[in-house]
Amino acid sequence: MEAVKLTYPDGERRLTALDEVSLTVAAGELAAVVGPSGSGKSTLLAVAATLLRPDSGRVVVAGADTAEMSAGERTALRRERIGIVFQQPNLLPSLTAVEQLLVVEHLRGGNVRAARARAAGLLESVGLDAGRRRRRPHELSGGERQRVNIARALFAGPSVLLVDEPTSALDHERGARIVDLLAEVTRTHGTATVLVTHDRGLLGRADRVLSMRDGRLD
Ligand SMILES: Nc1ncnc2c1ncn2[C@@H]1O[C@H](COP(=O)(O)OP(=O)(O)OP(=O)(O)O)[C@@H](O)[C@H]1O
Repeated sequence: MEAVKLTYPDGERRLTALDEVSLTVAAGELAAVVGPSGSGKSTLLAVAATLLRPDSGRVVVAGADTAEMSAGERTALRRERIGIVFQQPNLLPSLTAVEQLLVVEHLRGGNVRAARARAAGLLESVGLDAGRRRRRPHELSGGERQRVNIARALFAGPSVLLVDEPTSALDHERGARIVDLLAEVTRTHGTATVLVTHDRGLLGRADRVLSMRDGRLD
């Protein structure tokens, strides 16, 4: 993104959440963004995910300028090219780990039966063996749920992976392993990954660390 400005209504005035923010992340690069609460990190991810439109500036995803797209084109872009991992996994309670991924295929109008082996392989690669893949979310640990969440975000083969505080529900050791996994999938899947985190102890795994303060990034 380039010179992105985003404001929210704030009484009579407007609050500047992103102030001329520019950020380019290469394929296969893990960029971490740190900053205090309210500095604009979640807003940055929402703009990158095309969920919020900036007041000014450009957001380019996989070479395409999102400003010129219709709402339908942006939805398709999100489904095909952008993987999003939120803080809470938001898994569907009644579905097994494999089925969480197959829902993505169903929503894309793909062949769910043919996708089953790929879903299993992806879950294996993030550390869930055959037994764990048949479990429902409440039968999995917090770390395993976050692994399923990451596999689901990768399932459509996105160019961009956006990750918001993935370790906040985990202890330090499990959190560190999740960040290791994010670094690994960034390499193997070649995603341009942006990781927002409060935990400075995890930043050693990032290729680049950026600080956000009062809507500014440096
Ligand atoms: N929907 C909204 N309407 C109005 N103001 C908002 C809205 N969302 C966020 N803000 C404000 O924009 C600023 C940036 O918020 P943002 O949530 O992006 O920060 P953050 O760094 O992600 O914080 P946290 O770490 O607490 O999630 C804050 O001042 C916040 O109060």
